[in-house]
Amino acid sequence: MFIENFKVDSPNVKYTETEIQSVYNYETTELVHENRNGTYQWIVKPKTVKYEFKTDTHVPKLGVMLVGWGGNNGSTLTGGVIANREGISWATKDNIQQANYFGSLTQASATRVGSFQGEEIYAPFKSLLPMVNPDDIVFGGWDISDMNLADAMARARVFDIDLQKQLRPYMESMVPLPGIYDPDFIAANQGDRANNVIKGTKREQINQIIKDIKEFKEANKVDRVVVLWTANTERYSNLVVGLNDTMENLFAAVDRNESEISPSTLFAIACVTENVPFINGSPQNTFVPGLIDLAIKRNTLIGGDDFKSGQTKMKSVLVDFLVGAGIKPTSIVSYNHLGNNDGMNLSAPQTFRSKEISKSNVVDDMVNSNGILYAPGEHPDHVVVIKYVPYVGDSKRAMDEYTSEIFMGGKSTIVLHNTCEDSLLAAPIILDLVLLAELSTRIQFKSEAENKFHTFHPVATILSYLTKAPLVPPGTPVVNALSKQRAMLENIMRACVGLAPENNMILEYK
Ligand SMILES: NC(=O)c1ccc[n+]([C@@H]2O[C@H](COP(=O)([O-])OP(=O)(O)OC[C@H]3O[C@@H](n4cnc5c(N)ncnc54)[C@H](O)[C@@H]3O)[C@@H](O)[C@H]2O)c1
Ligand SMILES: O=P([O-])([O-])O[C@@H]1[C@@H](O)[C@H](O)[C@@H](O)[C@H](O)[C@@H]1O
Repeated sequence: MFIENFKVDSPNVKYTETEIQSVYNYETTELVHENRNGTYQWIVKPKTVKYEFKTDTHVPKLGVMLVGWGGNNGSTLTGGVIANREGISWATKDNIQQANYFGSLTQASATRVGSFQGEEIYAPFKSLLPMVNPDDIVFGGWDISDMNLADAMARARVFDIDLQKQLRPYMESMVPLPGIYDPDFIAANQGDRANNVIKGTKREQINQIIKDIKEFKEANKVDRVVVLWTANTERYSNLVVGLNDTMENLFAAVDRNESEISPSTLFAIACVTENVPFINGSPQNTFVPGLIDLAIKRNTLIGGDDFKSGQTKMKSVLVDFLVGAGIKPTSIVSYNHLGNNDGMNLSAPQTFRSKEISKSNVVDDMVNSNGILYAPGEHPDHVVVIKYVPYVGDSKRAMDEYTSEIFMGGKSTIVLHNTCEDSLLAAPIILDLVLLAELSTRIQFKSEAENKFHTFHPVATILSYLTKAPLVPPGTPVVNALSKQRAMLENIMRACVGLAPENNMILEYK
């Protein structure tokens, strides 16, 4: 059964006018490697740590500023939210289609809240904690192309024509602010669209972005702004001691107008300086060590990298299933072709390399989790291929082949074919990223060993379900298995309302 909402009745949860306060007993383990009776043993010690959470229940009016607003993803998300907000329906060759938020974890997925008279009871994921209603978001942003959002939507060729016609009046007045264009960081084939750029030194460009954010916030009377990069994939920045290894060195490099500072890092500096959350939806290493240093010192949320939307999302499920079942993937080949501007930008070796890295590292945690299947350092063969085929546009064609070793020397080969508009997969992911980033800034917590409440670490691991290459605080584990990432997010939100983690035991019926 599905219910629309619920309230928790527990001595561990208190609903005030402004907060939800919860006390949560975190059940975990502590491992020690001890010499017992002359031999070393791993000893696992269960332990309980008491945490307190408090969530500010005042949902702000949210402004979302997209870098790359006029791109396929930016125009598709903007149009999709307008269509939902206005209740737009449109004729397709098959039916009259209603707007929806399918593909969004926060808007279209559910959470189990228990069972009632032998029936499992579920509620909307978004009912766990107060979140911004996406229909209320004010969109803005930047693009190196000055095309208005209605024409950008047409250029993207993602939405049905009847939908585009209905959206045009809402979007034609939306014009991106000039972006920061540096041809050294993206494919040369992007030069033709770069007619809307901020001139000046890198410091002047940062100052302009800060000014843009302030003016957007004032003009739209929004309480909070979240900035998200959905612009082109850049090449990796070289990590250089003395240039981008610390906050101080990064600032000094900006003032020297150093060429090795990418546009995405400049946007991130501007946002973190202004205490505005910044999320990187592309695979490049925007978050150089100096930027992470800045975000920690400013206690400003940063998250990324690279939306996990399709082929890689499937990979983080399939490999998790195989390895979890004791089956040994030995060869993974991921090929896809697409014909959108992202595909054209990725046709350059240096930008493709950024994507190849983020699409390849996604199995590391699962492989490293099973020492029965894999010897130390052993990995499956793993190849990523992306080709640009203009004719197919945004309709990405992904073909995967997974070969695994099974019982008694057997081989199993799984082949997948997946066709979809890439932007229809990514747009809901972008929505979830900005909504969850905003929500997480309203949560404070402390353990029994701490004296005062604090926010999550500025490097927002909580967003990892939505990214191919989760950015994590230095020295902490990277988890890519999709089920673990979703469970982590859901269980943290459950803890904020005093609910135990969903353990799927259903002992009541055993
Ligand atoms: N399924 C997906 O679509 C998906 C999944 C994961 C990651 N991504 C990443 O999302 C990003 C956007 O994808 P897309 O399909 O919308 O691409 P797109 O090329 O259609 O859009 C990118 C936009 O960014 C603009 N731009 C480029 N550099 C800029 C800059 N420095 N400042 C401001 N604007 C700039 C371009 O003019 C373009 O309009 C890409 O990096 C892509 O790799 C997409
Ligand atoms: O999310 P996913 O399907 O694994 O990966 C996608 C790639 O297959 C595609 O070629 C690229 O253009 C998109 O930006 C996205 O990164």
